[in-house]
Amino acid sequence: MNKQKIRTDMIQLLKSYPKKEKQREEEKIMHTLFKTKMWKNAKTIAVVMAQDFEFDTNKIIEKAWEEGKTVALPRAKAGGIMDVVPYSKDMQLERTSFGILEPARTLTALSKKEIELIIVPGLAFSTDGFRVGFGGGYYDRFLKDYDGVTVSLVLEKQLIALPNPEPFDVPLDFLITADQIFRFNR
Ligand SMILES: Nc1nc2c(c(=O)[nH]1)N(C=O)[C@@H](CNc1ccc(C(=O)N[C@@H](CCC(=O)O)C(=O)O)cc1)CN2
Ligand SMILES: Nc1ncnc2c1ncn2[C@@H]1O[C@H](COP(=O)(O)OP(=O)(O)OP(=O)(O)O)[C@@H](O)[C@H]1O
Repeated sequence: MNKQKIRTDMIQLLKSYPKKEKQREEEKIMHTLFKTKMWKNAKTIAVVMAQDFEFDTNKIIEKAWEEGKTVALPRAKAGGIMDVVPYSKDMQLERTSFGILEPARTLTALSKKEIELIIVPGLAFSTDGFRVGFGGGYYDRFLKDYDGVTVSLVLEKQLIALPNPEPFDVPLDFLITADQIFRFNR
């Protein structure tokens, strides 16, 4: 299956995922995440504000704040480039034309070096740590020279066989599903 077909099929599938089942898996995955060293050690984490059908990150953000971590959200820019901006409780986010909530353009971004853990979004994932996202190439570009840890939170149905990775695809360090953690040693 080509990537475009994977994207449209997976968006469909996620939109029809039973809410209860999605929440049940998300709870288990978050429970696992919060027990990991990567989570405990990270003082600054990057995560997205999810669209309805994506992994609901609200509890992750709340938990990070509770634990005194800095939460950073991506801001997509022209040319498939993004940066990440610290996000605090009282901050007003802006909805992009793509429908995602992002920090305002006027705010100052963090340096990549300051982010210790990135929770990487995606539509489909493979058991060797590759992913397919919305096709903007934002994360591939961002992760190319990123030295911290990356993890994706994956619902059972999102774990599928993917076409061979392309040269620009950056694999993840970890995947967490409702019943296991995949660690990729590279
Ligand atoms: N919640 C969430 N936020 C996220 C991401 C994500 O996957 N989920 N991203 C993950 O990367 C970045 C934004 N990704 C985007 C990907 C595509 C387009 C976009 O405009 N797509 C066009 C078609 C582009 C094309 O065909 O090349 C469109 O659909 O209209 C926008 C943002 C950062 N924020
Ligand atoms: N490091 C890079 N340098 C230049 N172009 C890149 C790079 N990484 C990705 N691209 C371009 O971005 C496009 C989208 O990449 P890809 O299909 O892997 O996106 P994706 O991982 O699904 O999306 P996202 O990262 O936004 O979730 C590709 O056509 C590719 O040419």
